[in-house]
Amino acid sequence: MKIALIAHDRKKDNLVQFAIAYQGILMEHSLYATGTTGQRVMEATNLQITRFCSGPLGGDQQIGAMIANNDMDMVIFFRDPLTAQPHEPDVSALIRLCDVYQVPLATNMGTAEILLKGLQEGFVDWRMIQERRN
Ligand SMILES: O=C(CO)COP(=O)(O)O
Repeated sequence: MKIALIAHDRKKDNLVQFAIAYQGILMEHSLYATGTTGQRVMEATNLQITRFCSGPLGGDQQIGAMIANNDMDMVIFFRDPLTAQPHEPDVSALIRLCDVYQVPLATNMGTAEILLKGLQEGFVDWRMIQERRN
């Protein structure tokens, strides 16, 4: 499965802790991340991550493009709901595309834990039988 990891600045520590705790599950999958998030997670874990641009420089849109190509299976995006982001339209667009393409999306750690445990139990296997467009 292809999993995207993204966190706004005030949530990056949370995502790093999450990635450490769930490294065993995450390492079985192909991981993608926005630039700084991916850097932080790779520094703290042994995970290999394909990094895109930083979010404000287009990273959310790059991950959105994968979703639009039906080429992303899960998005873990620890948003900061208390801080305005200069690229808020990109954030909204990414979340919208998850809904358009039925991609499981967690925007906080509580939901992310459930998604990864569900992934491990096979609850996301339906993604693999969907026709990929590329
Ligand atoms: O801004 C982001 C998501 O909207 C995250 O980008 P970085 O991982 O580069 O900080």
